[in-house]
Amino acid sequence: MISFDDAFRRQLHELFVWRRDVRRFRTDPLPDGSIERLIEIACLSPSVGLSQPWRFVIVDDAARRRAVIDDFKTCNAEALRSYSGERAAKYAALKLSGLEEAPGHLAVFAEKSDQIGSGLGRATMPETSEYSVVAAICSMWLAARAEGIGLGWVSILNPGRVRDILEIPDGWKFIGYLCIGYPQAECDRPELEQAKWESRRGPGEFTIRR
Ligand SMILES: Cc1cc2c(cc1C)N(C[C@H](O)[C@H](O)[C@H](O)COP(=O)(O)O)c1[nH]c(=O)[nH]c(=O)c1N2
Repeated sequence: MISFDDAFRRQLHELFVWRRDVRRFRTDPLPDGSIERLIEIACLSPSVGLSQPWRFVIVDDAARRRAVIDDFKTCNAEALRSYSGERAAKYAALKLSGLEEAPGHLAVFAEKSDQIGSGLGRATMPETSEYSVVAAICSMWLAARAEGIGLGWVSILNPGRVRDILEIPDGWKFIGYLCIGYPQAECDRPELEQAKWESRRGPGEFTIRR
């Protein structure tokens, strides 16, 4: 039986504290097989009915990467137009993706038509497929940080456009686009908090008892 000691638990807590959404990457490449190893860990995640609905697309092709970057720029400009005044100025100053610099691009999808798991747990909540994929991304996020690798989640994208760019099969729903690489800096506070966009709140604010 495997067990974990206090030193491990302390380190694990530090991992949670120091995991960051990274948008500022160094441009040096990751060692061969890094992304594949993160995918291997993601595949250990829980999934509804053991359906393993995660689907990963490693995006190496320069033209496809450029097209994703262009889509981000379009969507981000549109998002900026939804703010005004001081908020708009603040939004414009945020860096909301590391797509240009990150050596690794990984698109993640949920297979919605999968027969694996025979529908267990999904009858009343079909969205649990997507939840399973998000759980896998979170595992990957932490595992990457444990290796000193940064991961940044980009959702300021048009899902249909991403599917077209990557020629994605029918039935795969776009979940997120991940930038992967070595971070320029480490921090124990979210970048959006540092930028005074939003502040982190304590667990008491999210919890009620019945
Ligand atoms: C589903 C989803 C989607 C996005 C994000 C996260 C998640 C969970 N985040 C990252 C988000 O801003 C970040 O997690 C919070 O600000 C908290 O910071 P840390 O992750 O703790 O560093 C994110 N960040 C960003 O710069 N551009 C983006 O498009 C997105 N999209």
